[in-house]
Amino acid sequence: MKITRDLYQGSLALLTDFYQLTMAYAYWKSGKAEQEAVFNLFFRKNPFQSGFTIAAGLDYVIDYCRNFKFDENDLSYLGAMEQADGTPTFDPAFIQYLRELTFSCDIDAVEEGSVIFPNTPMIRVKGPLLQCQLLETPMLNIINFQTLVATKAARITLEAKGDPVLEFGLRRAQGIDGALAASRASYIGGCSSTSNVMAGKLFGIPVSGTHAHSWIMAFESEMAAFEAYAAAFPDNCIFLVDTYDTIKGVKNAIKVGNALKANGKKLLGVRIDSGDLAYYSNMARELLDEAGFTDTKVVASNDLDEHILSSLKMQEASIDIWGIGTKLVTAYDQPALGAVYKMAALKDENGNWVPKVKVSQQSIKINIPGYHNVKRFYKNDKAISDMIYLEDGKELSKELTIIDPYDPTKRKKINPDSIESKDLLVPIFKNGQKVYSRPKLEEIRNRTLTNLGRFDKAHKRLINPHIYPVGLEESLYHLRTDLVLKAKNYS
Ligand SMILES: Nc1ncnc2c1ncn2[C@@H]1O[C@H](COP(=O)(O)OP(=O)(O)OP(=O)(O)O)[C@@H](O)[C@H]1O
Ligand SMILES: O=P(O)(O)OC[C@H]1O[C@H](OP(=O)(O)OP(=O)(O)O)[C@H](O)[C@@H]1O
Ligand SMILES: O=C(O)c1cccnc1
Repeated sequence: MKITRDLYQGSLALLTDFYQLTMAYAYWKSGKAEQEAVFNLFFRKNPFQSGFTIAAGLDYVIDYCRNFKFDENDLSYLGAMEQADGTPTFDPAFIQYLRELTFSCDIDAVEEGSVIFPNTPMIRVKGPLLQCQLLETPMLNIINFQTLVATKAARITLEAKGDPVLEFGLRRAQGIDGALAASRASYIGGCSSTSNVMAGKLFGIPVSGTHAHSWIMAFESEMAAFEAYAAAFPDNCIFLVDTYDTIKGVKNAIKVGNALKANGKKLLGVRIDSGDLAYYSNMARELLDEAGFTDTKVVASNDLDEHILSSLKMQEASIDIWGIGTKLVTAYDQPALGAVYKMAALKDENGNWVPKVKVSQQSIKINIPGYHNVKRFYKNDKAISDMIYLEDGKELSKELTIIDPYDPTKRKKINPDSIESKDLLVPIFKNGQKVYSRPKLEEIRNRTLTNLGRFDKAHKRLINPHIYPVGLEESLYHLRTDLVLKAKNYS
């Protein structure tokens, strides 16, 4: 698809924090550039006080890795960088090393549209330390935002209970790529369409829309505006009825609807964009039904989010279609997911993996060490628990104990042979070669819907969702505890 490439001509290798390059240089200088490492990308808390998160952005990461190359332009920029004393920041031999660098990592990742939870690896990167390091910033940039917006969209579409949700965010989104990525992630999260035509073209998302107040204001009267629109788009009439007076607007729409009917056409809908949406949607429904327009839909917009949508459903508002922009694409109530990328293991000179932990004053910030994967267990077709475990070639015990990483008294015993389970990380790159065949966006969107369907509704409610259990397999729990104690000089 090469979307990032199409948008930003040339290499994206410099789309990174400067410290990644200074570390890369210092790794190279100290002979550690090629030392094998494992890093994991994960987040620590579900966003929006949600009970779940929806993975998104992997497709962009694949593009990034496939195009991972410093081009001559990048290299001359880096080569010309100087330190305070006027000496070159980077040795020309290092610039040559970057010139010859080819991506050679193994990447395993959770597929887009998967339901995921805090602390579990979303992306696992294994490869030369220097390359693993350089991937940190761009991968976080991509995954943090798209995952956030896909989760917001999933929360909104769950509350819409099957009603179409039209994404209207372009004008309020964070810049050009923010808008495009948000449209893509919104579709993954369950939106039905986007108003962003370029997102439609690039990603194949259905494009839809109504018209603005300016259309009405451009005519002598609202009636004249509706009639002119009907003449231009007899098969796509959704009239915005609140420019002057919503009730009169609905009545005018009905009049033009009757003319459409007489020509064998249909009034598809009316849109209400202000005022009490419960009151006006119910009034509109009544008027439309009385006039025989029982199929005509009521579309609502105006600073909606999952909470207002849920409230409007509770108020029995007669809204069939929801237009949502600002609060969706800007992830309004939580503008960052906070996903991080941490080293989990490093190979020593004898070829043995050495697990690594980062110890912090805050226990939530202590990472999970070792080369690990995450397994999801299902009972009666519902997901019951996720287990992070060491993928060290050893067979898993028949009597697994899963331990909560922050409260070891919370445990679950599982016999993996007696219930359905699935590893969430799937191979994406092997030795730098892509081994994953990318699903179509439609397939990813369906995955979100089916994945969410396999979780109890207690995890999906807006208020105080039930916490889904995610724990460490016993031996990984002990490894982590021992490493933390050692790092704190207790053993
Ligand atoms: N019945 C309702 N219950 C809950 N929230 C509602 C209801 N109707 C509208 N809202 C929401 O209330 C917020 C503000 O609505 P308000 O009626 O003040 O907007 P408005 O008519 O556009 O007013 P203005 O733009 O002049 O401030 C919007 O986010 C809207 O979606
Ligand atoms: O409210 P959102 O969820 O962001 O949805 C998109 C908004 O964009 C349009 O408004 P417009 O830019 O015309 O401004 P106005 O309707 O607020 O005046 C539209 O009428 C929606 O209200
Ligand atoms: O098509 C619409 O109705 C639309 C598009 C963008 C923003 N607000 C509304």
